[in-house]
Order: sequence, then structure tokens, then C-alpha cells
Amino acid sequence: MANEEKKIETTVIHGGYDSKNHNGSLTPPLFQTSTFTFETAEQGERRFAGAEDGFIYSRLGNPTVRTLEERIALIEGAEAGLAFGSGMAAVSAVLLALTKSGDHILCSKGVYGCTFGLLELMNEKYNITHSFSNMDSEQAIEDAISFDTKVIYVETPINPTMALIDLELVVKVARKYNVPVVVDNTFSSPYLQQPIKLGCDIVIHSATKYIGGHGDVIAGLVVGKAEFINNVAMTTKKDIGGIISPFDAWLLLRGLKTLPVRMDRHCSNAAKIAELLKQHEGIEELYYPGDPNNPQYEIMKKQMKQAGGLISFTINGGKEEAQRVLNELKLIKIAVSLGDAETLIQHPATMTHAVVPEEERKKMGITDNMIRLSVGLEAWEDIWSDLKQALDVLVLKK
Ligand code: MET
Repeated sequence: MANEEKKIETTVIHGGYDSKNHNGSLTPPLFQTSTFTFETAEQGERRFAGAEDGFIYSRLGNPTVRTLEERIALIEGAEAGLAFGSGMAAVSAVLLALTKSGDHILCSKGVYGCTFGLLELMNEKYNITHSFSNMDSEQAIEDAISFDTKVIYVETPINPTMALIDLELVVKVARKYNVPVVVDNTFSSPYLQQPIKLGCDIVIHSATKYIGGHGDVIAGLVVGKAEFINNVAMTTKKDIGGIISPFDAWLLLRGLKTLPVRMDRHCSNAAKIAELLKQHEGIEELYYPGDPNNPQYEIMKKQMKQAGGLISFTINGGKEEAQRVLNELKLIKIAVSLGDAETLIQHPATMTHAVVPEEERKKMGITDNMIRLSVGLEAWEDIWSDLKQALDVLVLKK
């Protein structure tokens, strides 16, 4: 498709869609239908047998959803894409497609709380084991891989610690052992980081976040090789059925159009806020890959276009003080999720990662005094002034 040669700023708007095929409709039409009619019984038979192209039933495929799937594949530089009803539907469909009882999943040293929950469930119910590694050297990865390892599953930046995984390094080792690398690319968005182009095999997004961008959709996306995507489409997606609604796919197509301009603003706002946070007396430590003093700054430069819109930080104090800071905010909303126009703040230990047992949480680097901030699109001056007055409470208390 000609779209493949275009830059990402163009592909997010035009990829996978030609208005000529849709009565000239500038915007991809919303096919809000559960099923598709067949002209004849024989045509139905041919479609089910795969002998004729065409839609059958919206759980198996839908034209609006298909446009989104083609667009995300073009954006990520992958052969094919698939959409799901949530990020977790995407993660579970991929991990269940890649593993069977007795297999092992090697994970980055931290993952989102519900991904952790899924890994535990797979272990308990299906004897699919997992372990975590900081993956900070070839040796560290090799030491953690076993004969049973069938997937390397990586978040980068990791939720919520903002630690990075060097994708080039992981791919190098994974190739040696012939293990696929799956990347949860949610925190970066496809605008800032394209793991397929770095040699990774499968990319997952919670499209609820930056891709949707407006806090009104729950959705997931997966891209990879056509053979793998077809396999997931015909197995874990079709039979478990975690599909996206056509309307939510339509909203994501709309959100995608502004992804690059939104991301540029998220990133520049976050850079400003990070700089100011670092100087505030109430802050213990800043976790932001765009800080040149961050030990992983070079990895960020190597694999991301910019550092992203998320910042985590620890405050001088514990859980009570962290909650106090959140409660003092007036403009910034206390909510899980990220990547929205609104600046959102949350307390990982009691919210996104509350399901992770305390001991595991500590190993991931999630402490009770950690706060995660998703910097929105408001004027950075207003975001800072709200944050500052809340953090000042910590200083005045001293
Ligand atoms: C149900 S909690 C999480 C929502 C989202 N995955 C986040 O990290 O904010």
C-alpha cells in the first residue's frame, strides 16, 4: 500500500483508508452492525470455509475495525494488526496464543498490575510459569532464559517506575534462543517508539491511553507478522471473543489523527514539569527518562523519539503523605489511566499495582511514597501551579 512510504504524521490520518471506496466519505464510516448478510446459502458456506473474502459477523471482523487494524499496522511498521476490547484482552490473547502448559514467560522487572494478575492466573490454572529480570545486560537475560521460555514480555517504559528496557539488547539475545519478543508499547505510544522496527516481534497497546487520547474508550491493539496475527484472530481472539466495538474502533481512528501533535505537547509539558519537580523540596526522587541525569537517558535517546508524557516520583514521606498530596490537588484529577488531555495522577501502591503483593511490588521498585503523573495537554504553568501548591504541603509540614 502506498501509505507505507509516508511519514507517521501522514499515516495516522490516511493509513488503511481510501475515501474512493466509501462514497467519498472523508471519515471512515462506522459499520455499527453485529452481522453481515449473505446473498445465498452457498456464499455463507464459502465465507465460513475461507474460500471467499467478506465479512461474516462482527466478532470475526468488521470494516471499521479492519481500517483501524490496517492503520495501526502501518504506523508500527508491522505486517498486520488486530483490535481488542481492552488492553488486557490484547495481552491475554497474545500470551495464550504463544504458550501452553509447562512453558515459561520471561518478563521485564515490572509490569502493569493486571498483567501481573494474568501471569499469576496462567501459572495457577495452566502451569505456565513466569519470572522477572532487569534485562540490563546480555548476561542477565541469558541467565534468566530457560529451555521452557517461549516468550520474552517487556514493558518499556515500565509502569509505573519508568525504567527502560534496551530493546536492541533484548532482541539480540532473543534471536540467539529463537524466542519472540513481545513489547507493551503503551507508555511510549507508536509515535515515540516503534519496537517492530527495532526487531521485536509483537507490539501491544492499551489503546485506551495515548492512542484514544480523550479518556472515552477502553481498547487494545496488537501488531506483528501476518501469520501470527491471523493465528490469534482465528484462535484466542475469535474463541475468547475480547473484541472491540465498531464505535470504539471509530473513536480510535479519530484519536489517532492527532496522536503526533498531542504527543509533542505531552512531551514538552512533561519535560517542563519534570524540571520543576526535581527542584521541589518535597520530592525524594524523580523517575523520568528525559532527565539527562537519569542513568537510562542514553537508552531513551536510542529507542524513543522523546521521553513521553509520564513522570513518576517519590515524595519525602510515606503512603499518608502521598495521599495527602493527591487530595490537595484542584485541577489535576485523581484517576488511573494515562495519556488523556487531562492531567491524571494516581498512587500505584494502592491503585494500578494494588493487586501485586507488597513483597513483589517492592522488588519492582514500587514504594508507598511513589506517585505517577500523566502530564496532560493543559498549559504547563497551570499544571505546575496546582502540583506545587499540593507538594508545598509536604514542605510546610516539616
Ligand atoms: C485498573 S488500573 C489501571 C489502568 C491503566 N492500565 C493504568 O496503568 O493506569
